[in-house]
Amino acid sequence: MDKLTIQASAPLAGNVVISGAKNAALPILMAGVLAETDFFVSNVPELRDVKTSCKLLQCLGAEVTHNEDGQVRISTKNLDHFCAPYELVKTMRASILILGPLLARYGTADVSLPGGCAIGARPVNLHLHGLELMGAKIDVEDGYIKARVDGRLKGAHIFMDTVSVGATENLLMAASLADGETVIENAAREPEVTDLANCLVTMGAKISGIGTAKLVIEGVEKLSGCEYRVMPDRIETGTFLVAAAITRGRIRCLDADPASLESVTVKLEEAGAQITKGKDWIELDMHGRRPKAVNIRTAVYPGFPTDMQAQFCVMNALAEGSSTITETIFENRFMHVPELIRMGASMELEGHTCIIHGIESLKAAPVMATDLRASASLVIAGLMAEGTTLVDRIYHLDRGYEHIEDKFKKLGGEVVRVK
Ligand SMILES: CC(=O)N[C@H]1[C@@H](OP(=O)(O)OP(=O)(O)OC[C@H]2O[C@@H](n3ccc(=O)[nH]c3=O)[C@H](O)[C@@H]2O)O[C@H](CO)[C@@H](O)[C@@H]1O
Ligand SMILES: C=C(OP(=O)(O)O)C(=O)O
Repeated sequence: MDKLTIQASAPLAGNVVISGAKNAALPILMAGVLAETDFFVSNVPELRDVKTSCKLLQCLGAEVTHNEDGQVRISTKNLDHFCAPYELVKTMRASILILGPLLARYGTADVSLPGGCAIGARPVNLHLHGLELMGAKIDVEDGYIKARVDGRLKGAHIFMDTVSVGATENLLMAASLADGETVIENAAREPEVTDLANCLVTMGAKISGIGTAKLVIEGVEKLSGCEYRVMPDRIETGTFLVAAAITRGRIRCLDADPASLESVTVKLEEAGAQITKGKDWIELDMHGRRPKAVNIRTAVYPGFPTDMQAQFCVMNALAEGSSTITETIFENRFMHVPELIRMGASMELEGHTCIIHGIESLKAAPVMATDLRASASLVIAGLMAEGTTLVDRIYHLDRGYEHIEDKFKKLGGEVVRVK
C-alpha cells in the first residue's frame, strides 16, 4: 500500500495549478444518467472517487470514457441496470447521488445504504424523505434502498430540516425531470451545488434561485447531454494556501475560484497572510512571518467549511497564540487530533471543540488518518516537523487530491510517494 514521506521543508514558493473540484465532479458525473444524448464533462480530476463514479456508471450499462486531459464522455444509450452495489458504495459515499437521477429517469433504483463513516453517522433520511414527497415508494431491505415510482416523480414543496449538500443535489437532479414544480427550501448553497445546478440548466433544466437557499425547479420531460466544465476545487486551493502559511512561504494558486473561498481567505488574513486575488488566481504571502492563531467555527456555506477544519488545526498548532476550533457539521471529525498530539502538538478536545496552544515546530512520527482531510492535514504538518513524517493509509488522500506529491514538489515541499 502506498505511503507518503514528508521532510521539514523550506517555505513553499511558486505556482500550483488547481484541479477540478471533486465535490462538484461527482454529482455532475451522476447527472450524466439524466442525459438522453452524449454528455461531455471537462476539468474532471484524476481521483479515486472519480474512477469509482465512472465504474458505477459503467456497471449500470452506461458507456464512459475518461481520458488523461480530464475529459469524460458519458452515453446512457445502453443503460439497463439500476443497482448501485455495496462493493462500490462502501468505497465512496457519494454513490448515493445516483439515486435521484436513476429514479427520475427510469422510475427504479436500488442503491446500497452508505452507512456511517469515520467522520460521523451521515444518515440519508433527507434524501429519502424528499423523494417520498415527490411520490417515490421507498423500502429499505437487505441493506439496500429500493426506490420505485409509477410514471414520473411529481413536483413537491420540500423543506429541508438540516442543510445538506448531498440531499439538495439528489433532489435537484430528481426534480429536474419531475412532473411540475418543486421547491427546495433551506437548500445547501455550497458552490458545488451551484455548479451542479448550472450544469443541469445547460442540459435543459429549468431552475431558479441558483445560489440561494430556495431552489425552484420546473420539471422538464427530457434533458440532453451538453459540454460542461467542472469548477476549481476550493478545498484543494485552501489546503495549499494553509500549507504555504504554515511554512511562512509565498504561493500562487492558478485556475482557482477566489469567490468560493472568502471565509477561508479572511481567516488566513487574520493569521497574518497577505492575500491577493485575481479573477482565477489567489496568492498568499506570509513575508516570512509565523501565522497567528485564529478561532474557527465550521458552518454551512458561506460559513467556514468543515472540509478545511483539519488543515486549520495544523496551522493553529504551529501558530503564535492559543485558539479554539469548533466543528458543528460532523460529530466525529477530529481524528487528526490524536495524531497531531503524537507529533508534539499541544491540543486537547472538549466535546466538539479543539483547544490549541501554538508551538514553533512539530516532531516527525509515523501517522495515519481515517479520512481525507485529516490525511491532508498530516501531510502539511510534516512540512514543519523535525525529521521524516510517514503518512500511512493514503488511499484516503487519493480519493480527493490529484497528484498531491507532484504539486508539493513543484512548490519545494519534500513530499515523496513510497510504493
Ligand atoms: C461528496 C461531497 O460533496 N461531500 C461533501 C458533502 O457531504 P454530504 O453531502 O454527505 O454532507 P451533508 O451536507 O449532507 O451533511 C451535513 C450534515 O447533515 C447531516 N445529514 C445529511 C443528510 C441527511 O439525509 N441527513 C442528515 O442528517 C449529516 O450527517 C451532516 O451532519 O458536504 C459536506 C458538508 O459540507 C462535506 O464535508 C463533504 O465533503
Ligand atoms: C468528506 C469529504 O468527502 P465525502 O463526502 O466524499 O466523504 C471531503 O471531501 O472532505
